[in-house]
Amino acid sequence: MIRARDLVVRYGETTAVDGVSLRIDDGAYVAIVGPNGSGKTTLVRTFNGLVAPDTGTVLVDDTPVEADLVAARQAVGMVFQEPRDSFVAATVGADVAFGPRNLGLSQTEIDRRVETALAAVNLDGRADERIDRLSGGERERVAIAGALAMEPDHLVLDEPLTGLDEPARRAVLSRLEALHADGTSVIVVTHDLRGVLEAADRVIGMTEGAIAFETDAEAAREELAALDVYVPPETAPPTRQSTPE
Ligand SMILES: Nc1ncnc2c1ncn2[C@@H]1O[C@H](COP(=O)(O)OP(=O)(O)OP(=O)(O)O)[C@@H](O)[C@H]1O
Repeated sequence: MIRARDLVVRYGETTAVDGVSLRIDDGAYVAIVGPNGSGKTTLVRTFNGLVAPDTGTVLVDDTPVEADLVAARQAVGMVFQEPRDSFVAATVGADVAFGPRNLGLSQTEIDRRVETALAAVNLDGRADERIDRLSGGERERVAIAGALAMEPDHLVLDEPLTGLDEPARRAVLSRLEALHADGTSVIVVTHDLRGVLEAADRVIGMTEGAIAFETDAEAAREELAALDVYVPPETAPPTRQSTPE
């Protein structure tokens, strides 16, 4: 469980997060939405200590993040806005292995984790491929696999759908739904709510660093319109069977 209490984060004169308290239960699927600059990225980066709050605390499984950064980073996996910038190796397998290797795990355990993580994003057997030859959607899925190889309880994705074409977007969403179904909690920061509203069990709307609303996805439609966030028409959620991979 992730719990934030009275979080404030400032960058100089700018207050990016202004008194946020929230709770994200294990196994949740939460969408965080809001206008540009409303503090979404800053907020989620406090969940594993990438950003330290000026005041307030974040607890991951009842331990303050700053008290055990290593534990927080293992429990809360983070997939960044531009995965292209976060790859550390040339090939898929080497990149996904990087995190587990840094944990000092045995080669057998690293291999197991890489294999499991690639399978979870439908990239089985692609470990030797070069990342720069992959499509945008495949690269996003490698980034997700990299986070999964740390076996996190929570997976935070910051704008995972930006720049993806329709089949790639549906493939990523489908993978997230499968992970959620397997018990990982999924926290998605996104402007693109197509397919997300249908899947999320909770939507948190932010404006000016604060939580403007927190509701289930159905009630979120009205709130989102008031926030001037584009609300897609209701569609059937992507399914594992019908989604192109
Ligand atoms: N490293 C930084 N240094 C200074 N100001 C920052 C920094 N990061 C964010 N900010 C400012 O903090 C505020 C919140 O930014 P943040 O990126 O958290 O919002 P966001 O809702 O994720 O925005 P976007 O949707 O554009 O990514 C903005 O005013 C932003 O300009």
